Amino acid sequence: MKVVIGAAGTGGHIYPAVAVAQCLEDRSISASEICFVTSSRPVEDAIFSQLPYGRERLDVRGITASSTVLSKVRGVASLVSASFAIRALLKVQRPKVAIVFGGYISVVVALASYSLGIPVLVVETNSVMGRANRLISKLAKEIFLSFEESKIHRGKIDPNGFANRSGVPLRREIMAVDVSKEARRDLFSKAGFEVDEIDSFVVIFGGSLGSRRINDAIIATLSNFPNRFPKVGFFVITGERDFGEVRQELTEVSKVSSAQVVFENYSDELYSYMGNADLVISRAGSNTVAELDYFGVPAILIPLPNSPGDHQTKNARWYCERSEAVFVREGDFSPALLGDMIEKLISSPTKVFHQSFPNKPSDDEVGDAAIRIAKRAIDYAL
Ligand SMILES: CC(=O)N[C@H]1[C@@H](OP(=O)(O)OP(=O)(O)OC[C@H]2O[C@@H](n3ccc(=O)[nH]c3=O)[C@H](O)[C@@H]2O)O[C@H](CO)[C@@H](O)[C@@H]1O
Repeated sequence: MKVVIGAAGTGGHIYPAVAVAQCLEDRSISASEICFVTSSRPVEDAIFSQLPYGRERLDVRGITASSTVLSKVRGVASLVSASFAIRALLKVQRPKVAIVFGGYISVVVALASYSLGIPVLVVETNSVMGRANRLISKLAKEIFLSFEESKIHRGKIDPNGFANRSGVPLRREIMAVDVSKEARRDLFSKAGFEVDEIDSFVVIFGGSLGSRRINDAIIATLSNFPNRFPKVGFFVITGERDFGEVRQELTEVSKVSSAQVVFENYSDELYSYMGNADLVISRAGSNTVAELDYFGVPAILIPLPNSPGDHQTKNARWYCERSEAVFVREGDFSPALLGDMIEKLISSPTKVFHQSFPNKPSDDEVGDAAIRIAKRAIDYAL
């Protein structure tokens, strides 16, 4: 093992780490020399089933301010036991560098690495640094931030930070999405749409875990206004957790609505759908906004209320300031408002078609974030 990567829990932590791992692979580190340390959530299994890297699963429980005393004690005990397990592994494997992307697993990986003298690089993709990364940053050799707004830590920050638009590392497959008319047609047709009857595609998802509130909002909007969107295709990614509960409602909606409604629990190819959408409705996780920014897709963003430091609202503002996107607080939401917003954005005369988006960053600008981090990691690893 040459590089150990701590990234777990949600796609939001794992996908930017994958982007960096891909750049390591392009620069003389093989996939088998890269090991991810993760937890064991179903979304992680779904993501890693497609990836060539080594993976160690740790059983770590989260601790939140609202946890009971007993679950806090259990959480701390699981962190301590995971730290010993990962330290034992790293002692044998002796990676040359550790890269962590936030969350509890990152704390465990960073502490174990630091105690063995392995240099630790910290990557923060959100506009507000998370608690775990704030803690680890004290041990870090270098910290890579993604948004200028998060420049609150002094000293170890990558001096070339913010070289690109968001600085969130994006996977190479995102930059390879085909947005030609034919590709868009094939893509949505494969998803199950009768594409000849559709003028606009709306893609809806609630981050990598899904969002019940967003699922409910779209169900309510389409059932309250069944005839409003006759030429629109709605592609709803429900998230694994809520799929069982909402599939029945979505099936009913698809029968009564003049719109075409297709749904799935998770999509490995979501980035292709985002790139080819006329409108995206989603939460405002950092990767989601960076991907939207890359494609320049209009969006209705509904930030997760109470995200740490309210980072989702800040992520959403960042995107809204440079694009044709709006954000709505979850509490202000109603089916009528959502219906109006969808109608306005899909009928906008400047309805994007990607390349025509005036602020779209170049591939070099976007690719730069992952490359920058990988290059620094290689300086330590070789
Ligand atoms: C509830 C929660 O903890 N949210 C956090 C989590 O969000 P979350 O894990 O939802 O992360 P993001 O919104 O940043 O990214 C979601 C990623 O998953 C991909 N995707 C999603 C659904 C799907 O079916 N297929 C798929 O590939 C998207 O293309 C994107 O790459 O991490 C982000 C990055 O730290 C934070 O900003 C969020 O606040």
